[in-house]
This record gives sequence, structure tokens and C-alpha cells, in this order.
Amino acid sequence: MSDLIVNGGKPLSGTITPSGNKNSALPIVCATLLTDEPVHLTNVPDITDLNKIVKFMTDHGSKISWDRTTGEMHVDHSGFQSELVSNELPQDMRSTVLLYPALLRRLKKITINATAKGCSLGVREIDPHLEIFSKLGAVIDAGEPLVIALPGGFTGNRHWCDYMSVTVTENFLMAASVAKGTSTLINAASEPHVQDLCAALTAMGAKIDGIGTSMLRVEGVEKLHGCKASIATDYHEVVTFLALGAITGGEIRVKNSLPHHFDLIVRAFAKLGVIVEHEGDTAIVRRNQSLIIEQPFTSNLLTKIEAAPWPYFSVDLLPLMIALSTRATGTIHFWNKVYENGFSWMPELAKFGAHVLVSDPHRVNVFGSRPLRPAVVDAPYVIRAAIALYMVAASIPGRSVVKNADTIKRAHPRFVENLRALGADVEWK
Ligand SMILES: CC(=O)N[C@H]1[C@@H](OP(=O)(O)OP(=O)(O)OC[C@H]2O[C@@H](n3ccc(=O)[nH]c3=O)[C@H](O)[C@@H]2O)O[C@H](CO)[C@@H](O)[C@@H]1O
Ligand SMILES: C=C(OP(=O)(O)O)C(=O)O
Repeated sequence: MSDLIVNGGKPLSGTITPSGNKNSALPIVCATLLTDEPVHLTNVPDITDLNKIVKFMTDHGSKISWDRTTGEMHVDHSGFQSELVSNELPQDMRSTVLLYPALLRRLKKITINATAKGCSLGVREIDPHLEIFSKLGAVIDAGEPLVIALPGGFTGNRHWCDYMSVTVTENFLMAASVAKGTSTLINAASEPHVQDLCAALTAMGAKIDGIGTSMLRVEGVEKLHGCKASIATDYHEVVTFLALGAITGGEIRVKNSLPHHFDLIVRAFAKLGVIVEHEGDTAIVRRNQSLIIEQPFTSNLLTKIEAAPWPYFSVDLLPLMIALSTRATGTIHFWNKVYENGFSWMPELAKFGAHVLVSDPHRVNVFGSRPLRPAVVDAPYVIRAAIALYMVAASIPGRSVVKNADTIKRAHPRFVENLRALGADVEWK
């Protein structure tokens, strides 16, 4: 594991072009395994999660050429083997679950030894995935190991999810696209990355209605074909750099910033006193923002940022807002409606001197603007928490260490190089 060594207190300023979104790239690369025809992808981020998926595919006969500098990837699965070398699928990443639909279609049976764990934000259950597969024709043997069989191919069906799950919706889309007949998913997730997968599948010949809504209708086709697709900008990275400008008092401009997805995100920044402007598709945070927590019109209420499945404010962005709030004057309430372990890193934040009251597993209050001091903190296996701890360290003059921060490499290519280009004093050790 590597640590981030931070000499904080320097304003970060400059212009940044964000990379492709991990949560778009992973399902799209997994979806390419649904066809034997070549697929050409652009803006593919050079991240460790994707390296693991690509290694798994090439170990099993796929030909993948990936120029990690330009982000161009050419994929050809025509040589993918009809048996797995072992039952070991890529580990320590949630997206391993996104391989199941294409593997089931190709191999008719998969054996799973370990569940698909990602960031340690909660249990990361796979039951809703099994429900989807079973509705679409799979037979589940829920022993140890878990065996999923698909003797007759996917068959269309209707399913109403317990909750709006991103990867469950993505697995439904992949399986239903090649199922016999029509499938409907109600209470579907609609995150930007789910929409990106829909666009890529459509380019491969899938017939999907209701993209961006909570009800998806998919008319199965016999075969998907090759295509060209681009991975969309990582909106998490856009928010990360804007928040870094705000917390360090610098001026940051982020290109290709997807303003059409940002209304509520801009609103969340405003609650912390940060004005995000747009010039075309460049997002800007000007220098020396007044970090003052907005007061609600209703008396005796706390300003709050609540996170839930899209189009709510994203749970993955919550840690960045929490970091920012430690530097803002006033008190604010954060509510993570999704994960039961999303605030495990609050004691680390306290090591900097931040004052955070954890009310219950889903809710915290931050009493901002407490005097902060440099510290040595331990990052949990949660990408955005590691970044949030870095953000606070970057705002405090002096030397801090964010230990075990390399989970950041799961989602953000050249993170430290980008920070240095903005004037940060930071290195991996
Ligand atoms: C690879 C990928 O795309 N990962 C994202 C995906 O993970 P992932 O698809 O694993 O997340 P889910 O949407 O399934 O939600 C995770 C967990 O939250 C709980 N839950 C979720 C929604 C809800 O309304 N109620 C509820 O209880 C469930 O226990 C579930 O297991 O979506 C998460 C939620 O946006 C993000 O944090 C992850 O970055
Ligand atoms: C929680 C995340 O990822 P994963 O679902 O892959 O663990 C994330 O990207 O913030």
C-alpha cells in the first residue's frame, strides 16, 4: 500500500481535463464481451480496476490493445475461451459482478468463489443480482461456491427492484439486450454511468427505451455487433477538482464538465458557500471563495445535503462535500441514505481537528471552521474517503500523511501528476 505525503496550505490553481468515468468504463468494457465483433473505445481511463478486467479478458483469449496515454482501446473477443482458467474472477472491485451476464451467455455456467466486494461502504450484497438473473432465465445454486447456470439463454421478463441499484440495473440491461423477448425493469437506477452504458449498448444494436428514467424496457436482439463508443467524463473527478480549488482558495477550471448533470451538484456547493460557474462546458471555481454554510429560510433547521440514488445528490460525492464543510463556517447535516458504513472514516477526519458528530450510520453533523492541524491519517478502502482526507490535508499548512491511499488509483489516473500541475506539493511514498 502507498501513502500520500502532503505539504498542504498551497492554493491549487489551473485548468484540468478530467479523465473517463470508472463507473462508465467498467460496465462498457464488460458489455463488449457480449459480442465477437471488434469494439473501439476512446477516453478509457488508465485505472487499476480496468487493468484487472482487461487482464482477465486477455488471460482468456481476448485481444485488447490499449494505448494508456491516448485512452484508445481496441477490443476483440472472438478468441475468448469456452472455459475459465479458474473460478477466480477479478477481486476487490464491485464491477467484477458486471462480467456475469456475458460470461453466462458464453459459458452457460459460472462458479463464483468470492462475492463482488468494492469499496468497504457496506455489505455490497449480490442477492438483487441473482434475482435479476433468475428472472431472466438463470438457475441459481446458492451453495458454496455459488453456481449460476443459463441452460437456455436469457429470456425476457418483468422485474421490479427493491431499490435503485446501479450494477443490478447494468446487469439487467446487458442480459435483457440479448434475451429472447422483451424485458422491463421498474425502479431502475439512472445514474449518468447507467445512461452511458445504455448509449454504448444501443451503439452495439441493443433496443432500450426509457434511458435516464426509473423504468427501462428492453427488446432483446439475437446478436449485438461491434461499435465505436466513448467513455464519458468522470463527474466525480470534476467535483474533486472544483472542491480542491474551493478548499485551498485557488482558482480551478475543469473542461468537459457535463453541466447538464450538475444542477444539484452546483446547489450542494452553494450550500457550503462555493459558487460554481460555467463557461460553455468548462466549470469554474474562482479563487478565495467565502466558505460560509447557507442558512435555510425555515427557522431552527440545519442546512443539509442528502445523498441517494440519482437524480439525488450522489453518495460517492458526499465525502468531498464533508471535507469542504470542515473548512466552512457554520453547521451542516449530511445524510447518506444508501450505505450503512459510509462514515467509517470520521475518526480520521477528527485527527486533523475536525468536529464531526456521527448521529447514526447514515447521518453526521459537521461543525465547520474548527482550527485544523496537520496529521497522519489512515484511509479506508473507500476511494472518495481517501480523496476527502487528502483534500483536508491539502488545505492545512504543514506535512500530513494519508496512509494507504492507493485505492484512489482504482478510479483516478495520474491523480498526483494532475495535482502537481495545479501547484500541489504531494507525492506517493
Ligand atoms: C461500479 C459501480 O458502479 N459502483 C457504484 C454502484 O455500486 P453498486 O451497484 O454496488 O451499488 P448499489 O446501487 O447496488 O447500492 C449499494 C448498496 O446500497 C444499498 N442501497 C442502495 C440504494 C438504495 O436505494 N437502498 C439501499 O439500501 C444496498 O445495500 C446496496 O447493496 O453504485 C453505488 C451507489 O451509487 C456507488 O457508490 C458505486 O460507486
Ligand atoms: C464505491 C465506489 O466504487 P465501487 O462500487 O467499485 O467500490 C466508488 O467508485 O466510489
